[in-house]
Amino acid sequence: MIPTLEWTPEGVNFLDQTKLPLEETYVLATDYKQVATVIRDMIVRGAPAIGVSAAMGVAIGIDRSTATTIPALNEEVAVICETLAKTRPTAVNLFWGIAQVRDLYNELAAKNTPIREIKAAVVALGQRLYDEDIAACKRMGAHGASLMPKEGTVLTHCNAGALATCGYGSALGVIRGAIEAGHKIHVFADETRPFLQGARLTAWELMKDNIPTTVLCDNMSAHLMSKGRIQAVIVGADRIAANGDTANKIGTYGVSILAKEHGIPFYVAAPFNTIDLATAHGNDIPIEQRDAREVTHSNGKQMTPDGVGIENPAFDVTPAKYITAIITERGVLRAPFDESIKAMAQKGTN
Ligand SMILES: CSC[C@H]1O[C@H](OP(=O)(O)O)[C@H](O)[C@@H]1O
Repeated sequence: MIPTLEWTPEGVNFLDQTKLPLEETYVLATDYKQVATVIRDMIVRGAPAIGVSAAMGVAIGIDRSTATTIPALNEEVAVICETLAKTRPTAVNLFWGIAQVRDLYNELAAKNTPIREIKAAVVALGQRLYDEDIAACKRMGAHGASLMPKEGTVLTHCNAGALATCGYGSALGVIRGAIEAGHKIHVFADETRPFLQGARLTAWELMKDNIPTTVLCDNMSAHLMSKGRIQAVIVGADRIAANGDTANKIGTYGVSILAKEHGIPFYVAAPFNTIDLATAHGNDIPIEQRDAREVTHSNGKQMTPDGVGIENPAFDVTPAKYITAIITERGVLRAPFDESIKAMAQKGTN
């Protein structure tokens, strides 16, 4: 399995996704500040992966603390959580991951649990969340497989694969699940400028799995849809509002409109913790604005004139009306999404 990230006694080891596909190198984060830097710099990226990374960041911060009293540790935990929460604003999974560990810490600290026991418990939780993410992706794959064409081409945008999760993938997990169920699928991977998650990451991980893959420039899918070359679209998500509006990598919204126009099903695959019931509508989702240099430069080479204006929103929001279904580890959600999401939330995990 692709080692997106791994908890080790020395620290959290990350596959450096900024170096792929040409170099497979790793970054070992030995404290919470280094975990925050790894997330901010997109050495690790992808909503579920940064959720578990942030959880491990809180865990390593507590585990490495030299505080000898709960009040002192309380103060440190507040700083740790604040530091990690400032890294990236859109993926709700990041805040979910931080809260999972923070809430366990607060529960144990309130009972004056010995600090060494607290440390062991939060480290164990970080590792459990890692395992649960992989299991969730495999369940998503099982739930979504039948929605994929028996034989055909599926377009994806950005990378919602093993590299965006702790392994197996969300959107690519559904593609893997379909192939394991006997479907014959060819993947069209949008390059996904400016960070090129599709060209660099999706292509790399699918080729490692011998899944037939073709990289497209971001301006090609309309033409290919019009020629009947695409039978389905599947993408990941960074935050799904309570009404089903979905924030995902910039460009996803446009692809959803093209799919609607051509009568092609458009699926979102995401673990249920990507659904943010506290965010009512897509307009309320914060959109990360990233450094202009991601647009002006490629491989360190400037491509635009000095001083030209640059926009670099990292995400956009696909209105629920353009989404055919949302595939989660708990099952498949369909419109009306506000009702189906509420029902799935009330049903819980059993
Ligand atoms: C499995 S969802 C991954 C999701 O996150 C990506 O964003 P980024 O690469 O900036 O972290 C993209 O939106 C993917 O769909």
